[in-house]
Amino acid sequence: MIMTKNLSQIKESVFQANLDLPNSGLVKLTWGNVSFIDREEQIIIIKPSGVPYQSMTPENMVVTDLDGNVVEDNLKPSSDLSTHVVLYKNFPKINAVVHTHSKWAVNWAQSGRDIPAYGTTHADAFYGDVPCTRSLTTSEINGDYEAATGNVIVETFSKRNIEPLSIPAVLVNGHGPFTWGETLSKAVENSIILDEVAEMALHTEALSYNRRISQDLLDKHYYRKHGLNAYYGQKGSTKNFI
Ligand SMILES: O=C(CO)[C@@H](O)[C@@H](O)COP(=O)(O)O
Repeated sequence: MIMTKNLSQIKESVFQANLDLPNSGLVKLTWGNVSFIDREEQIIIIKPSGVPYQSMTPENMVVTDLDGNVVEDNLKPSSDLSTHVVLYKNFPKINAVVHTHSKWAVNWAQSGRDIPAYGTTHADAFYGDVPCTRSLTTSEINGDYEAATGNVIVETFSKRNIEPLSIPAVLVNGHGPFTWGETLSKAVENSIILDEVAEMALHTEALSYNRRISQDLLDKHYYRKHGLNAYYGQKGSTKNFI
């Protein structure tokens, strides 16, 4: 039995965060999932696989250990669980992960391109271009595919020396976006912003070339929102992260 006192509260929050995806227009059908990690209690709570948002309940949220083993007799966890697990293991400051197939971000992922930082809307949330990973190899696709998806994200951030909270979003080549955050609401918000800036960037390129924001303007806008005085969640205990 799981000991955490506020498990039902966490399940409710994960449920609500999942509902935010179709309600924000980011997810059609069942094309997405949100998870949360309770690092104190060493559990992950994630949307069940294939369950329609309309009929889903808070009790349906699936609880696993930190390796993704289901610890409550429940529905099957999201098929993307192993990707979430890899991200939690390698990005220790994040507490929530979101995956969608939101249309504008997928346009870039399918093109295999980073989303360039073209303006201050982008810079308010992402300190630089949103990276697109390399394609997975045949053996990665035919092996532990979901873990390989997580690994290629980690590889991308490591090779490019990106701190995961400075650009809390990625495009998986040929697939779609993942975002994350210190809190559930931040992770969902980052998915909403990502799709908006993906659409803006596409239209920017249709109108003109080479419009990347200056380093000065990137710094100004990013640090206005993420500097010492910016509110970025209260740290200390799990309840502050949900
Ligand atoms: O990536 C995909 C499909 O390409 C999945 O995220 C999507 O089908 C949702 O799967 P789950 O219902 O969470 O197992």
